[in-house]
Amino acid sequence: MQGLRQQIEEVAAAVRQRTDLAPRVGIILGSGLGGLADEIEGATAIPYGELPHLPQSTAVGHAGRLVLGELDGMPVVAMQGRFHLYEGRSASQSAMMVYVMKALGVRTLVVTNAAGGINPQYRVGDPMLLDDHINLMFRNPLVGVNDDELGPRFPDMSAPYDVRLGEAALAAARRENFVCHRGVYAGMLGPTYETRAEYRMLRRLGADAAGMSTVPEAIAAQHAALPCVAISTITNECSPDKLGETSGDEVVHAADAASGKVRAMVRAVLAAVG
Ligand SMILES: O=P(O)(O)O[C@H]1O[C@H](CO)[C@@H](O)[C@H]1O
Ligand SMILES: Nc1nc2[nH]cnc2c(=O)[nH]1
Repeated sequence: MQGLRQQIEEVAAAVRQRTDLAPRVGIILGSGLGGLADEIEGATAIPYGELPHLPQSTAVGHAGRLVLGELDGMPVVAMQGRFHLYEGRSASQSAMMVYVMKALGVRTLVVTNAAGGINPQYRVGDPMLLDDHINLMFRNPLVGVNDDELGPRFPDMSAPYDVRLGEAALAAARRENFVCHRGVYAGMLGPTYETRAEYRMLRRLGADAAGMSTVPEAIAAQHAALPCVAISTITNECSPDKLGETSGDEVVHAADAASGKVRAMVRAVLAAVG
């Protein structure tokens, strides 16, 4: 067995020692969105430090626990905190949990994040369903020897986000009467936010929002043939001509304040998974 697959199996085995639950949906909770895990019933929470091969989560607003239980009757596993490249993780490390979730039984992945709104129509607190992304991290979790058991050497990326499940998330926004955009996410290495010139460049490249996560996870999901839905919360407006200062605390606060909308969309995806 190759190194990565062995690590995946060892993490999954350690999780199975703590709970019998076989999750069907995996949820990655972004900055300020960890509260969704508190709604999981019959929860088993495992700090990442108690699992092999996992580093501590050091990012602001990321608790660093795996939470398994039921959400609206659906068995789920939620990552309350993720691993970002700017924390010093490799792209492969930042995506490994996607394969662990699949090994545990997950068949659908829901990814959430906090992002800066580059599209001038976007306002703080608006959710954005990812239609597509641009990988500007210049890192890819699949670099290295490919394990054909995990997925193909050259994964197709023509449609990384599941359209049917995305429609279900958008329908929740319509039902509950809040604005939800669909747009293109630019994945940046971070940890600096962008300069005015960089936000202007990103807009010209076709990005609607910018963040420092999600892309490695979505690539791994595509590699592993896991249907994936991703939802951003716009936490700061990035118009180059009237750019204000941004901080990590402000991002977490804005995502937390708007988290009810993302929770409604995630629940709609769970209902659509069936
Ligand atoms: O993408 P998530 O983890 O939600 O966090 C976003 O917020 C942090 C910056 O404030 C960065 O980590 C960025 O990626
Ligand atoms: N790169 C990036 N990440 C973010 N996360 C939250 N806001 C932002 C932003 O403006 N840029």
